[in-house]
Amino acid sequence: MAAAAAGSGGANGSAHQVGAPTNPMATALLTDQYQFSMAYAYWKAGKHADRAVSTYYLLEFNTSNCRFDLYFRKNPFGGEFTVFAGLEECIKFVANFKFTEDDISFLQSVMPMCEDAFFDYLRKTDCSDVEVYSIPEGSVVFPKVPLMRVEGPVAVVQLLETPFVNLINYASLVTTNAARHRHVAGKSKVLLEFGLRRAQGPDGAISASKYCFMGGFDATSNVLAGNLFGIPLRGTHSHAYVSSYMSLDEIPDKSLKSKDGSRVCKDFVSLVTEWLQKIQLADSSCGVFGETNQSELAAFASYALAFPTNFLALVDTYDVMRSGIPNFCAVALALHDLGYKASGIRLDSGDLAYLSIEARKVFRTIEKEFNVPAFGKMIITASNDLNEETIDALNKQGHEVDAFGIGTYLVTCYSQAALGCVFKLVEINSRPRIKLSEDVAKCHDGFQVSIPCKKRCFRLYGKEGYPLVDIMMRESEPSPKAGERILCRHPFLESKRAYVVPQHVEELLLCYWPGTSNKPRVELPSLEEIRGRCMQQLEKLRPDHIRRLNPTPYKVSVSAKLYEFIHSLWLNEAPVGELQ
Ligand SMILES: Nc1ncnc2c1ncn2[C@@H]1O[C@H](COP(=O)(O)OP(=O)(O)OP(=O)(O)O)[C@@H](O)[C@H]1O
Ligand SMILES: O=P(O)(O)OC[C@H]1O[C@H](OP(=O)(O)OP(=O)(O)O)[C@H](O)[C@@H]1O
Ligand SMILES: O=C(O)c1cccnc1
Ligand SMILES: [Mg+2]
Repeated sequence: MAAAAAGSGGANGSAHQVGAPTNPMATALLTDQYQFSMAYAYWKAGKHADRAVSTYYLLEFNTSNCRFDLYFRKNPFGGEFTVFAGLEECIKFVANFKFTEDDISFLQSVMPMCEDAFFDYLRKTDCSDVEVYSIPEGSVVFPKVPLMRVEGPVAVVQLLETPFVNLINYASLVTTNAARHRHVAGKSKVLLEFGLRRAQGPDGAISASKYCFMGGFDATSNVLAGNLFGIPLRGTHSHAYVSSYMSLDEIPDKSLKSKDGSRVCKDFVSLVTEWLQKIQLADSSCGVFGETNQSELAAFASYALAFPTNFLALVDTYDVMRSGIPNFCAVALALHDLGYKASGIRLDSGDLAYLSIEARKVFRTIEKEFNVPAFGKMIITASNDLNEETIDALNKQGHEVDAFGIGTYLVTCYSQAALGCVFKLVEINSRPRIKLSEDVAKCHDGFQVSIPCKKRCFRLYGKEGYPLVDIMMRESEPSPKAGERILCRHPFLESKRAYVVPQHVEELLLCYWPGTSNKPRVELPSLEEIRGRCMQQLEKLRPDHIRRLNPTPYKVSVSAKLYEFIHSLWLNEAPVGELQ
């Protein structure tokens, strides 16, 4: 498989080996058929970029060198920010882009009308003369600003459209979803991604685990993701485990060594039942705790024997307050007698605000009543169809949850199915290209219009350290400078413009794959570093851009020169209507 071989990036890239894409299905055939149709048509017309032939072709090569921008038009989830993700996988894809003989045979079978020489051309094709410029992965990004610019022979870059958009779309969508969950949960809460069983297939699940970590989750339950990316693994147990027990007699070995190893408790189960009685008779319980479910108690005691240093119990299988909580406390107190400290509970149904508050009250009461330091700080994990809205509702009601385990809504991006990234030709043979909508009248706010030509993009920061505006400029223009006033114009609405004196200027598009150019290449950072960037960028963003209700749109602008240029090209390309 092509993905198995580490690739190199032409002259400058060869010094830097890049590994294979995470998913071995990310190969040169993972594209839409029309990309091959276009590649053939370019090739037939001599526009495909074969450098090694006659002067005619060299001349033609210039005409076939193109630039595409990858961008999106609207922030997802009704928000005003997006987190960019998927770059590393794109670079790995480019590094390993090559057709195998099997690929060629298949293409020949489905494109029998194509000349053999085209397939010889494909055999020699790789991405060594492609250049990829990108915003760093984990950056906060906004509509219309290119996330990536891909340059190179038009036939090859065209083949990259579908896989690039595929690798960026879901990655950015789910990273943004994770970042939104982090924002609503707050910094102090632990966020666990539990989505593997509900995700769209293995790739959806692995991608979700990787990108939710990037977007601010602390850990995943997905073991393969832990192995592939080094993401911390966390987990509890299920209702099946609890209901698999029927009585305390089922525990064969009841002995447990104390934490310091100095003594052995021969019958841990009896110690647990003694504690349960003490809890039931305690003054503070006022007779609240009656009979608990003994099979649940057996499951908890057995789990504690297996994990005495890390005891955690799912307490909602039978009845949280009447059974799960007293049973958990009895096991936790027995462990405490032996020098261990229980971890906490998981709630997976019912009113999570109410139950977490009630559970916390019991833990605090036990701390006082039995003089067990920190028992009140037991970790309460909540799960069950959680999403941004439910976490927000819990916050408003008040709750005592320390950790949220989130699956379905997070990984399926339930409230928005796709980000809608696009890959548009902005220049060919140094000639800028623009794409208008079918109905040009609908273009008034520029929603459907692509911003033509090779651009440089900058983020301008204000006095308070917040980013104020992103600006796109023509390549020939001087870069904006800190302390120098610059006019920022809305790309399409004439009246919207502002002068900005930036305190700091950040160039957005950096070279990640230099092709045959001599440009220095930015190394791919680690997942931890990307996660750190994402957290830091979100912290730097003005809070009103991130808030859930009616967030303020971030300004995306163009220079005065680019504004004039877009509009002259627009007038050039848009047909003049005729009134009859
Ligand atoms: N205090 C709360 N405020 C708002 N939403 C809550 C609160 N507590 C729980 N929820 C949410 O309400 C929903 C409860 O759903 P539902 O009633 O179907 O579940 P359940 O009966 O408690 O559990 P099960 O999954 O076993 O059916 C879940 O989406 C949960 O996240
Ligand atoms: O609710 P999610 O956000 O998708 O989080 C993952 C869910 O998966 C598990 O149980 P599962 O739903 O498989 O079964 P259960 O709810 O019936 O226990 C877990 O108990 C959570 O409820
Ligand atoms: O470890 C857990 O508690 C877990 C893992 C996956 C799904 N639901 C829960
Ligand atoms: Mg469930």
